[in-house]
Amino acid sequence: MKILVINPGSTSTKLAVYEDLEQVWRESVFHSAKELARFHHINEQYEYRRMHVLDALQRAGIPMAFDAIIGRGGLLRPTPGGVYQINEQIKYDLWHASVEHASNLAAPMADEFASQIGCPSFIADPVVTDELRDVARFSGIPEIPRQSVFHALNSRAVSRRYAASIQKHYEELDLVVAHLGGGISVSAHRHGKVVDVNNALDGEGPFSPERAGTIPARQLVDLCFSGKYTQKEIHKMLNGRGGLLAYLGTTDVQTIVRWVHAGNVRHKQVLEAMVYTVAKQIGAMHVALHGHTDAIILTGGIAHNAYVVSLLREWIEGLARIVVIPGEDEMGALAMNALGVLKGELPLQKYEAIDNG
Ligand SMILES: Nc1ncnc2c1ncn2[C@@H]1O[C@H](COP(=O)(O)OP(=O)(O)O)[C@@H](O)[C@H]1O
Ligand SMILES: CCCC(=O)OP(=O)(O)O
Repeated sequence: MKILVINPGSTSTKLAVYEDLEQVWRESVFHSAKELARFHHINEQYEYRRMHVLDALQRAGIPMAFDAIIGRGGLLRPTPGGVYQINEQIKYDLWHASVEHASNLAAPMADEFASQIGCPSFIADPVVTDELRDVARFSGIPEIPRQSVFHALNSRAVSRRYAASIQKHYEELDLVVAHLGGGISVSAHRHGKVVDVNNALDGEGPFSPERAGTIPARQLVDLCFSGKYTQKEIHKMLNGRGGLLAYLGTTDVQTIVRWVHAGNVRHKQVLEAMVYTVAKQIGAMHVALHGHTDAIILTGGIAHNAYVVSLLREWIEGLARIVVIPGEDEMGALAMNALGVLKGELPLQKYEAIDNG
């Protein structure tokens, strides 16, 4: 079976072709901040990214002929994990999503290509995968229920990989997964369900290379009403221009670590502060598993960095076994999900909103 995988991220569009589970082609098209600056809304990037996908396939000499096309699921309404056939409701909800993220473009694009060639199109484990315990939904303000928005695909993929490495099923284990990328999410996996997680796009939990974490709420409200900033500017402070970028002017942890090793005190202070917020969130998720965690998995691009991992270990050593699975395997996880459905080994979920109010 031949499968095309489309994964638009904030700074890149990742593409891959699989023959069954073997990756036969992969390309990551980088989009610089300068290039993207001309777009005022994520939907305006649709045509631009679509052309990049077609161009990359053409340059590689890959014909548009697939058994299925699967994209990363974006900011739909809250929904359980699994594989979904893309339908009109999914496309409508992504196109009208109140939160902008490049992953919102994957399903409309996958479906457009699929309908041209007459194959099915899917998404799997969208970022809004919602399996929160009811007790985790309360924020303290009834109008503001907590929401599950995180790196569902990779967090689950590395969990399954770890489980397989110890000859267990994912559903048998209790795991804390810290995905450390441009955004950071720390999720609590209780026997295969993500029962709690910080909302990685919405100013909750650790701060990250480009996002603010939990903010002192009163000060944020005062800032909103100060007249100094527009609503869009405040949103950007939380997501896009927050975190390391706001403090140090870069999202690149590798560069920051080089500055630290060169003796820069400010870079060291801010990096340690970010790590501290991640460690606290890991502690919180350990409690969400009743203090019984089989393993803490560190994943995402930043987990490549031995120095950052060592800083984190200093806080969390002793809580549970620490397993480092750097990078991400979102493309492989998407291909595996599409293949599972094509072979009838995985069920197709029905897209319905969960009423979590
Ligand atoms: N090999 C590496 N070593 C250290 N840090 C890395 C490495 N690769 C990526 N990073 C850092 O990881 C962050 C991006 O993580 P990544 O998971 O690639 O991001 P995204 O969330 O955009 O997919 C950046 O701060 C980058 O500097
Ligand atoms: C939490 C939604 C997914 C997300 O943040 O992805 P990136 O870190 O890749 O932007």
